[in-house]
Amino acid sequence: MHAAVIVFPGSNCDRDLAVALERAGARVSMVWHKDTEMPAGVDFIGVPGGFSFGDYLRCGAIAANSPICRSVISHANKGGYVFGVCNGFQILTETGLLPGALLRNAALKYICKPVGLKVETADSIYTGGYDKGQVITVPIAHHDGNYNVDADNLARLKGEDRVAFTYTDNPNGSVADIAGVLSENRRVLGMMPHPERMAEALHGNAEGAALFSHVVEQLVHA
Ligand SMILES: NC(=O)CC[C@H](N)C(=O)O
Repeated sequence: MHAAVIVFPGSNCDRDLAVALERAGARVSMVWHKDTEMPAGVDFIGVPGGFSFGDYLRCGAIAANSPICRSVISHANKGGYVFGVCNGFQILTETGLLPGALLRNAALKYICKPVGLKVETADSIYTGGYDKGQVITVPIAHHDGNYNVDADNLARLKGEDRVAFTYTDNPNGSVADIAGVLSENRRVLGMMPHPERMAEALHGNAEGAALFSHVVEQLVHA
């Protein structure tokens, strides 16, 4: 399984995401945002966390217009897998690949701490390594993690079982406690918490690792 991890100026979780994927068994290519094409044979794209372009304009808005994002969008539109973490989630909403927007945290402060995450669906390559209803602990680190979506899209997300994770104790004001959502075809996931930062014993727990190992397992056998 060959994964690409996109690097923007200001990305700071690109190496963490690459290491988590590699430890799960993926081959990883780092791809600079000014590139226009994915390396040949990429079956999975990771859009990492960080502060792309200094979070100017809106978090993710400038990155979403980087040359590489045309290729990310066409990969997704062809049915490819795309995974955005934190700033990556913000970028994916800015590209329109995922509905909604990430607003300033309700308390207007940057929050960096481990949070409880409930797995709302096990029906995706990302969440299939967990049980529906399972609670895992994964850190957040953001100032714009307050997920917002209009009532119609919220009803669709819920009706189509596309809420991947919710917070057990909502830290940022997100509507319906939402921490991560899936695209209509369930192949694009965006989530604010960082599973790549809870993926081995040295991190404190390894509860994020099952996400990466399930992705790799599923794509190797696809
Ligand atoms: N860790 C991150 O990716 C942070 C995302 C973004 N810079 C924010 O603070 O909201």
